[in-house]
Amino acid sequence: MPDWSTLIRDVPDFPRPGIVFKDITPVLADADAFAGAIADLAAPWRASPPDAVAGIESRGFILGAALAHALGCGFVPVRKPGKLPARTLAQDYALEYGHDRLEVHADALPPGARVLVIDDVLATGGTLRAATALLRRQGAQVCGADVLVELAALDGRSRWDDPAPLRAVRVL
Ligand SMILES: O=P(O)(O)OC[C@H]1O[C@H](OP(=O)(O)OP(=O)(O)O)[C@H](O)[C@@H]1O
Ligand SMILES: Nc1ncnc2[nH]cnc12
Repeated sequence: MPDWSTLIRDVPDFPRPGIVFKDITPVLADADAFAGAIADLAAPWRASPPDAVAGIESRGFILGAALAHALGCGFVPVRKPGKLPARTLAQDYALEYGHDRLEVHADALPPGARVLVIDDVLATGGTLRAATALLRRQGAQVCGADVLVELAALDGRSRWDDPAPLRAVRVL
């Protein structure tokens, strides 16, 4: 099977002029590529799976839910504002093209639960750092922060000051 990451495509000027957007939808649309990407995300966690995978809206939902299923653990959605129905905790953050806020249910996980945070892309790192901080405030123990793709040019790794280990399956 060809490397799934060759299917990631560049979309210039999205969502703003000057941004080259890394689009993973062709990976998701190809059964073998999608399975390969999930297998690569799952491999280091098979021996000692987390209690839950937390996926960041929106592409982190797709990868995170598939990963949770592969690892036999639960899934927790980390959502954009105003989407979760019960009581939430919130964390503001900056990203490559603006500002946003993430929310999680206050009772999403029991205290000390081991949670693995998942997203598709690490760019500046603001989104992933906000998610790990939020889950820690919620009471979980963040055992890792994994992404499918790290955009080296945006240098999110050099700003990674979170105690959780950061892992990227591919660096582009
Ligand atoms: O490392 P950062 O600079 O924080 O950027 C990475 C984030 O940006 C993208 O999401 P986006 O905010 O575009 O939201 P979406 O998934 O809802 O489209 C991507 O899916 C990551 O979540
Ligand atoms: N260039 C990019 N491509 C995909 N997702 C992103 N999130 C932030 N910057 C991004």
